[in-house]
Amino acid sequence: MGSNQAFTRPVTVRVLDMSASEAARSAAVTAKLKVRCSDPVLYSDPASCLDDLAKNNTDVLVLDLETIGGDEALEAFAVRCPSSVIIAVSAKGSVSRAVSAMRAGAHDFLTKPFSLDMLASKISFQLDQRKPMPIAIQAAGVTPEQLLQDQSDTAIRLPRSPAASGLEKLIGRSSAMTVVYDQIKRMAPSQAPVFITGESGTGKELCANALHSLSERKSERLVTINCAAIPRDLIESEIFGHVRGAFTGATDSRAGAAEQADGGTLFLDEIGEMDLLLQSKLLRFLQTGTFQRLGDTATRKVDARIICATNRNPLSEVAAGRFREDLYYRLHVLPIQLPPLRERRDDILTLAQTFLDRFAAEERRGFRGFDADAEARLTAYNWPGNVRQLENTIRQIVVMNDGLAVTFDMLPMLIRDPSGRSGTIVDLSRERARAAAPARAFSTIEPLWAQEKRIIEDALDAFDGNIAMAAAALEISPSTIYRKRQSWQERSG
Ligand SMILES: Nc1ncnc2c1ncn2[C@@H]1O[C@H](COP(=O)(O)OP(=O)(O)OP(=O)(O)O)[C@@H](O)[C@H]1O
Repeated sequence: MGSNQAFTRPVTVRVLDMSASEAARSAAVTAKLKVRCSDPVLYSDPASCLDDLAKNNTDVLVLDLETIGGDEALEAFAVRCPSSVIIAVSAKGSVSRAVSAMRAGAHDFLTKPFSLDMLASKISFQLDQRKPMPIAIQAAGVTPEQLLQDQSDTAIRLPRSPAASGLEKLIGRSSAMTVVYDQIKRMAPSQAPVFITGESGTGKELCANALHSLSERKSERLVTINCAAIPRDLIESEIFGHVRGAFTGATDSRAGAAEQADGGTLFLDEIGEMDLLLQSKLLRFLQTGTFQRLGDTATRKVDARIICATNRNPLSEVAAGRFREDLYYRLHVLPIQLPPLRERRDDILTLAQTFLDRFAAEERRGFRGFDADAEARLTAYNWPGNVRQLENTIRQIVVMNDGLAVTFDMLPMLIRDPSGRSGTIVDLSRERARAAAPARAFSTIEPLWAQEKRIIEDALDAFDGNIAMAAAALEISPSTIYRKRQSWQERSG
């Protein structure tokens, strides 16, 4: 659905440029837009433009960076018209200029001289993104009428059939998540890398999906590589592909994720797990856009937008020498930090209700909601495994019980017991007894790795193989489990 159907009244375009002829030229873009526009408003001085932005409705703002004194000054304009499309233009274009303008609040950037068609296409793309709130938010109790009221100042109305915006899978209206939605919308159209950080289960993959779905690359592929889940010696071939005979078992040539993502997006999940040698190959790829398949001499070039994610603190990883500093700065251009669920408790019941509705329908149970005690406990619990843990908990409750309301007694012991450890996976008394045992023959002592393996496998059994839940209960990261598993395989193989 095009933007022409999304607006009920003429679109207001404002152009700020100290050169009157340049301003008039940019303003002529209104003739090229598919939406109905009122007469564009032109400014040559920042003060009068700022004044108007604060008092009047603005749908599109085209700003010349030299006129406002640089990209840092842009923020003052962006905060006055938070729901407008802002296109920054400048005679001094560079990638870093574009990135810093977008960080300061612009949605896109153009280097002068630009064609009116290009400006029109950027504005139209952004107007098309001005879609209503995610469906999930509607499910959380906001009526279409309220939405219409809330958005009346931007004259946006619900499209007749709400198109998937990529954000609809992200649930939660807390202020912390609203900031994230806004960042996603602003960053999606850019070509610069996005670096997502956040604890396990906070929705980093959903966020990457939303960035791709809202970008111009959405008709091409989003290819995901989980660097923690793939054995180290296979990651390079998974990312860059290989030719026949490159290693034992390489019976055919194969394109890697980078090639498959040509024209689209390459999502490198758990990038903190990538080893240093491969990091340097990735850096070369980012610098040149070129790479070689494993075992190949031919150089290939692709155009893939990079999104990466980690649940580690990337700067600590750099300080510890586990992550290349130059790669970090190359990737950490547009950062998104996903808040843990315990820091946005307002979202817990909305998420829980959504999962309850979904699983009750799937499992054919009659659940409609939660009683007050269950709600209080769900809200107070710390959710170390974040949204994934909440989702799995609700599924477990739905499968194991039936009724109209979820009661306190139906909550798993781990959630009901504030100490969080009773009846859990690791039998501490057994571990202590083992430690206190009298001296024994060397060969009777179970090696540490075997003890770890047993404890981790116990935890995985307790959560039906769910790595995130097991990791949360063991208070380690899921990637530690992946790594340990890999080292056990290496021992046995
Ligand atoms: N805001 C949210 N709304 C709805 N579902 C969510 C949200 N955040 C996460 N989830 C759900 O929680 C689960 C975990 O999400 P996701 O895989 O995106 O997290 P992650 O941060 O990438 O985790 P990890 O670091 O372990 O890979 C998924 O099933 C996802 O659908």
